[in-house]
Amino acid sequence: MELSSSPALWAYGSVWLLFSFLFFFKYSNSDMVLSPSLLLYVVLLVLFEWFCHMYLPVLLGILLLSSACWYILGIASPRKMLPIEGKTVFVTGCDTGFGKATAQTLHSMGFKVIASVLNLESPGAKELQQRCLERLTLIQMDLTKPEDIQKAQQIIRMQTGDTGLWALVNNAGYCAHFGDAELTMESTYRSCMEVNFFGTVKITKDLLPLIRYAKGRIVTICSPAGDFSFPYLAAYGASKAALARVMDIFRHELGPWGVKVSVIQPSSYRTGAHFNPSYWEHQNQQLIDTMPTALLQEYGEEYIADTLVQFLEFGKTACLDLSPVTNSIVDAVLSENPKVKYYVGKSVFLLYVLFTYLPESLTSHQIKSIFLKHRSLPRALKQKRTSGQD
Ligand SMILES: NC(=O)C1=CN([C@@H]2O[C@H](COP(=O)(O)OP(=O)(O)OC[C@H]3O[C@@H](n4cnc5c(N)ncnc54)[C@H](O)[C@@H]3O)[C@@H](O)[C@H]2O)C=CC1
Ligand SMILES: C[C@]12CC(=O)[C@H]3[C@@H](CCC4=CC(=O)CC[C@@]43C)[C@@H]1CC[C@@H]2C(=O)CO
Repeated sequence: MELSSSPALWAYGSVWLLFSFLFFFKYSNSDMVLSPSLLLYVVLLVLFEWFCHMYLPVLLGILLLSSACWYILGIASPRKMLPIEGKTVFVTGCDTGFGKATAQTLHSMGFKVIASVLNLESPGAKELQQRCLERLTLIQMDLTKPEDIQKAQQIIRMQTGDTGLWALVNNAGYCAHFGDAELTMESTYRSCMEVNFFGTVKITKDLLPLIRYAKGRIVTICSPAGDFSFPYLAAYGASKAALARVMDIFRHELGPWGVKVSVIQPSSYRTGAHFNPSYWEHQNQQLIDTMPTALLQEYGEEYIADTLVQFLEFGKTACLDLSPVTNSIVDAVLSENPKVKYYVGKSVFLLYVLFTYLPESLTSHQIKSIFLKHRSLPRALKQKRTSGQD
């Protein structure tokens, strides 16, 4: 059979060529372990290719074979992990959410874990203390207080003087307000930057000598709100954008020291922050009590209340299972070749593809509809509409 006389042969051959290249690229990058299960997958892939080639239309066969190749390379191939013993990890913000789950997971894997909490008496801190006895140290640290950061650095230095700090997981963070940028108080912009940006950069810089000594890891939880203009999250998104930028620069600059830097970009998860109606209602009331009267007149309390109601509705769709995020953090801490960016959660990678390649006119509508399906209007706009001025 002439090769040129069979497009199917060229098509299947191209898929095999690409698969082989990617397979050996991952293996040569120590991004894959040649396990018996992986070799079994490859044998099954050969049989599957034969079936597709013999019994399926070319396009369908190529699509199915490419999907099988993607599955083997992207999901089935185990990543090469480093040994755990002797490694210490410092995780910030472990009272609740990703931080608490990550501290528990790393402890159960055998790491020595130093976990910071805002409040040593919080239920999460007490639970961690009870469940992780032998290799966990809890410290109280508020990222807005330099004295707390200094105290944390001293404790960590005492505990890791001979080995250095293997990994810093910058998890602590918060969103002070959900609402229009114009209605967001200046103090909110500052508090978000203080915690999510300045505090996180400071703890990172202060621990870098220990991390460079260990040729270790920096893992920082940012947010897609820092990469895309999510409405109603201006202060939070700006702080995460700044943080992600500095982490990317750290990654370039710390490479020669052997330090690897990863950023985790999770979608929406049901954590302490996300689904806490009383917290958000208090934030909203504080906003209404302090905003200029003229502004409150133009937007109206009903508009502000409606924003929160719909946000809390959105929060009910957040993912309950935090393991995709904790698994990504563990991979960034322990994989021989950690990823630069981990996009974690349903459709978050699709979000990045869409917002990177689609025109702004399409994506701006899409991003608005993520949060609020039936957006009400500020009072002044409603009045204009009803009186026909708009
Ligand atoms: N839950 C979600 O949907 C997403 C969360 N993230 C990020 O994940 C990280 C963890 O947040 P979650 O677990 O979701 O929320 P969470 O509210 O459950 O946990 C945040 C942690 O940060 C701590 N924290 C807050 N202010 C602090 C301060 N001034 N100093 C020290 N610690 C402080 C809190 O005590 C808490 O332990 C945050 O950086 C957040 O921005 C990013 C994307 C999505
Ligand atoms: C702000 C916060 C964390 C986030 O980043 C998410 C946000 C809910 C909407 C989102 C959907 C996504 O797909 C990306 C993440 C995010 C912007 C969350 C509401 C509360 C969370 C918080 O306060 C974190 O401290």
